[in-house]
Amino acid sequence: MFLGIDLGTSGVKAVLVDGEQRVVGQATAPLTVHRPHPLWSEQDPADWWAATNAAVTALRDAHPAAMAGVRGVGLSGQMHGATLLDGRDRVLRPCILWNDGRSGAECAELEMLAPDLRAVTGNPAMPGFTAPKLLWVARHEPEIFAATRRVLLPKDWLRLRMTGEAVSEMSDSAGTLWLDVGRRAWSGAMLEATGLSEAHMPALVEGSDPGGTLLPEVAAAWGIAGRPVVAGGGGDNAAGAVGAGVVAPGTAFLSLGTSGVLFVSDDGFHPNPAQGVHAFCHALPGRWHRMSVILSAAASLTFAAAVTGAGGEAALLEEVEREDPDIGGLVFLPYLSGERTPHNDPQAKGVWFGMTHATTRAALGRAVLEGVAFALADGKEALEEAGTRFGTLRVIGGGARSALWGRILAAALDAPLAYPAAAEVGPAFGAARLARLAVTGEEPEAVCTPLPVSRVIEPDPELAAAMAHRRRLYRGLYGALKDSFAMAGEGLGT
Ligand SMILES: Nc1ncnc2c1ncn2[C@@H]1O[C@H](COP(=O)(O)OP(=O)(O)O)[C@@H](O)[C@H]1O
Ligand SMILES: O=C(CO)[C@@H](O)[C@H](O)COP(=O)(O)O
Repeated sequence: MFLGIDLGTSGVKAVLVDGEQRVVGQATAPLTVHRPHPLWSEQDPADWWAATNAAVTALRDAHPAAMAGVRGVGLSGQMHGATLLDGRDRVLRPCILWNDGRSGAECAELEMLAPDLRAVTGNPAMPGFTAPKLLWVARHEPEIFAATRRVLLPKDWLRLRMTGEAVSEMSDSAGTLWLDVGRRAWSGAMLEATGLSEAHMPALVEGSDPGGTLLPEVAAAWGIAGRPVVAGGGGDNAAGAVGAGVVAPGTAFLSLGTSGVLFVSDDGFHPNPAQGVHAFCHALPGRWHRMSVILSAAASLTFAAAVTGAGGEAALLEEVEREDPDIGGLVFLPYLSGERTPHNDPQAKGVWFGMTHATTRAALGRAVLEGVAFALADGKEALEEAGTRFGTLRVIGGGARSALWGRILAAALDAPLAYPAAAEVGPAFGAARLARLAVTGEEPEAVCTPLPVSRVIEPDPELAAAMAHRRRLYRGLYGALKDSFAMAGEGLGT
């Protein structure tokens, strides 16, 4: 039996997987994001630990015998977050998350301080990544920077709580801008550019290697009989890929979580940082991947459901489907947390454009579904311009629950969407697979097979034609509003 834990942005998911790769049980516990200032996005690591315990003990209570037999634990998590610890491993400030946009100025500075940044890390400096956050802390909270002895990614902080070991793995570490991504080792030059050294970094393992052993008191609290191995695991996208069986070169998935990701596996390190395409290590040895990332995918749906008083995401989706509104020239820009691919602009803002007296809540909701699809289509173009090709996309994440959204996405992306049977447990399931590999030493290809597909949505050319006018409007709006976005930021003192 293997336990996978995914520290998502909206909640912690825990899943128990048996030796036949069947999901025996799953549980989730919610998390909230704190935004105390414009552009800021933070969570308290203590809340991660409470949510992890809530999800795992719920699984323990529902499946005590299976839990007792857990042989390996795998970790997956939201990427890029900066968790700062002092010399006694105490948390110094709330974690600065992947969708925090405060470090725009520090990104420009970092590109100057480290001219080889793009060649070494395979990526441009973006505010979501970890290194510019540390420069921001050095400039704005110097006493916290001076006290910092260790920097951990979110899931690696959970590992420290679970094993007492400071360990990370390649896929998540690739998103720090401190890793030499081609060599799969820390870059002394990149660390130095942010005033850090390798002493601040955890030890590195591959995602499918052992990365520690569960502490006896944690195993006891979780109802686990032995002391299972904790695998390296992966950033949530790489772990999601392992879960969905996206490991062979050219295979791809679409993740509809808080963020939205198009992820394509690669057998080599092929960086092309133009237009915000990310090139990172995969969670399996000797593999890499490219991805485009938008910062507010299902987060835009959550936002729209809340501000329109729809009564939740499912209720809004049902209303859009029932009313099937003709939305004319109504367009939504999903830049609620700024944007990465292709604009790399933390100052970009969310916009509903083209409202009239005829605009209804269902129309606003429909525009959100389309706007997120258009943003992902921009990401697909950026990937294609970087030379990345893919066919069918497997779909994972909370947004995979909506077939209506799937039809819109397939049309906008002009790609078939295949829904794995266990789409919603993607990264947690992948983490459980990595735990299995760490325990058994099996070949990754034997374990990381594609899950059975429950349905395929083909692109509908009529729907694409019906959206073509709004897609053109969408493409023009960012350029037209770019300067105004920056001015709006100045007005907010950011
Ligand atoms: N019925 C639904 N249909 C589509 N999306 C949904 C539905 N219910 C919730 N969601 C979306 O699922 C998202 C959470 O997905 P998840 O993959 O768990 O995200 P994360 O890993 O970022 O925590 C929420 O942002 C929410 O908008
Ligand atoms: O920043 C990225 C990838 O670069 C995000 O994909 C985060 O890893 C958060 O993922 P979700 O919570 O949306 O799954």
